[in-house]
Amino acid sequence: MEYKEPFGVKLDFESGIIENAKKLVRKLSDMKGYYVDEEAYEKLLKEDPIIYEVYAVEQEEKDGDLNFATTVLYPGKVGSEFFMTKGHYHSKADRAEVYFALKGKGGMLLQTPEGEARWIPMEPGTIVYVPPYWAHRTINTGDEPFIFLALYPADAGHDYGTIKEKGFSKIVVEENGEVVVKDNPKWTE
Ligand SMILES: O=P(O)(O)OC[C@H]1O[C@](O)(CO)[C@@H](O)[C@@H]1O
Ligand SMILES: [Fe+2]
Repeated sequence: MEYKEPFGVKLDFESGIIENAKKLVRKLSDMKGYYVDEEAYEKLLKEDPIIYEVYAVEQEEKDGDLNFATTVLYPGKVGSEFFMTKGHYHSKADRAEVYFALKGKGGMLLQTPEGEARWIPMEPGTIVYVPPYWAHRTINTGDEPFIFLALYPADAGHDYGTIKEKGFSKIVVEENGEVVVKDNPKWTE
């Protein structure tokens, strides 16, 4: 039997950076069609801000192994809609995931394939269990970077297609200084 080598890596709680991790950057231009207010999207595209960065430590896509990644999700809004991750189902849809909030303020929007949605607020110390089959997207509702760690099966994979096409049934916006979760006007079953 060939055993993999165990290892420890350092996560910097301030920056969210995991040493030697693979870095992925998502800018606004990578998220066309994701935000409801297209006019606000086009306007902000001139600056093309970084929406989030991911620091991932991933293994081969094998049953039984685990990946982990931090995400640094920046504060901001497109129109009234808070900056968010793309969101995805898992390619192997029955794979679960755990998120652990480290810094800042935000939450997770989850959704079943039938469009049943849940909003779970997150602050440092919040652990979120993402059950099998639920799509998940994180959202920064604060004014500093929202940083969290995710742990997920190495063979889970990312299915971005469905969310890219249809979005979530709910959106998270600021209304009169309040965080409001409301129906997505563009949602169709
Ligand atoms: O993959 P998305 O939807 O862009 O969101 C980024 C975060 O989600 C993960 O894909 C895990 O679910 C991580 O790689 C990262 O923490
Ligand atoms: Fe995931």
